[in-house]
Amino acid sequence: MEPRIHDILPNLVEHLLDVVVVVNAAGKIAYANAACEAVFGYSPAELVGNEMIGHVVPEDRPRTLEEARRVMAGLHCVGFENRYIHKDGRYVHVMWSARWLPDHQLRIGVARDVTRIRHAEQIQAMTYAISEAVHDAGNLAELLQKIHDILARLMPLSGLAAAACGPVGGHYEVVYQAGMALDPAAPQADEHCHAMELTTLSGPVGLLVLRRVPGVVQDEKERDFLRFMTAQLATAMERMRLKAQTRHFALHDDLTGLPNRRLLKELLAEALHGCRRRQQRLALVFVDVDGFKQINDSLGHAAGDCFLQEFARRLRHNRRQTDTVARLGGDEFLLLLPDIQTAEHAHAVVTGIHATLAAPLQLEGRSVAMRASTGIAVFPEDGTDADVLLQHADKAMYAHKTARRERERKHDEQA
Ligand SMILES: Nc1nc2c(ncn2[C@@H]2O[C@H](COP(=O)(O)OP(=O)(O)OP(=O)(O)O)[C@@H](O)[C@H]2O)c(=O)[nH]1
Repeated sequence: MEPRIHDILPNLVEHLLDVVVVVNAAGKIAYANAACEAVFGYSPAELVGNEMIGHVVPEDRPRTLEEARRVMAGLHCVGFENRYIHKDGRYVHVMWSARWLPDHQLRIGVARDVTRIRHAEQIQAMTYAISEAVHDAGNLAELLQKIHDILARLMPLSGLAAAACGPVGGHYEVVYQAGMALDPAAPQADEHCHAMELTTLSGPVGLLVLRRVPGVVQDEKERDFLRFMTAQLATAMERMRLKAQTRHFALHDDLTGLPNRRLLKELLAEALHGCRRRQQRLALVFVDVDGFKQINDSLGHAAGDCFLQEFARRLRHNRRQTDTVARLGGDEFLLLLPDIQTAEHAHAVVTGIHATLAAPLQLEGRSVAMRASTGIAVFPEDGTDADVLLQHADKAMYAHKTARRERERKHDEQA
């Protein structure tokens, strides 16, 4: 006798690859087919009696409850997607077809595991997002912040930290940390921390450590994605480092390491802008070495270089963090003193400079005096734009130098 189709239906349900669950009006699982174990990791016996919502990823719960209400109101749900926490901790994406059976007061749902598809789509989207972030980011901290946001969308993260190789190889400087502290010298002891070395063809450029929410495991696709992401990040870091290095060389003086004329002009323009807005004063002090040519001529160019380096060091001595000491070229230097209260303050700084220079320098076995002529310009009294202020300070310095020469000439005549 031919079996009646109704008799074999239970067998059919148990052989489906798709999940079939029946949930009662209170939201408790009344029935689960065998496929549940393959998809969620829990056997039907483990599921029956549980609240269905308890297995849903917490962020997806509100909209899942909303959808359940709609189904119970009589709407046939097709294509609703949400995520469940698998018994092994990973997230499972499923797509539902669900219906309310009013006569039985039961909700019947059939779900398909779409994790692989969604994961592949997500990873592809993340890959594009990473490439874009690497292309657009202005600086390393900004790039790492973007990477953090992108990664957090892919995997539950509880922290991310990154370090870059310092300018002198061998040590790391922490550039970014959120949710976790990073000690690049110590191995990451925490089992949930995943430390990845960032390397380019020229060697290691940094270290990235991410901390996952405990219990969530990683699959091969994610590992591939992380490998791609770290390679991109390493290249971006190397590119940013080279760019910063090039900018540094272009804006600093080789001999003394001080900002050069170009950087000074940038900083002065910025400082003037701030002073105008806040109605504050600012001073420029032009400093020119006295008799430097004589030092060069008598002791040689190399000794002259040493003199300039020591001169620069003394100018920097005791300066505030906000002050700038720049070398304009040759034996000419300039101090930018933002936020001075009065012109007298600038005069006090100049007195301090002369005192710092007073001690002679031992050079090539000789005691060499360090002397300089100085000229001050104060914003806004002596000028309101950069060029006028620079000219004013230069002229004041020249007047100082001429007066000194005149005094020395008179002194020589009297002797
Ligand atoms: N060693 C060395 N000398 C330099 C450097 N740049 C410029 N000079 C020399 O610095 C000297 C500056 O000459 P002057 O401007 O006449 O300086 P000075 O002898 O101090 O003259 P006054 O300012 O009138 O006292 C020149 O001999 C330049 O060749 C440098 O980087 N290293």
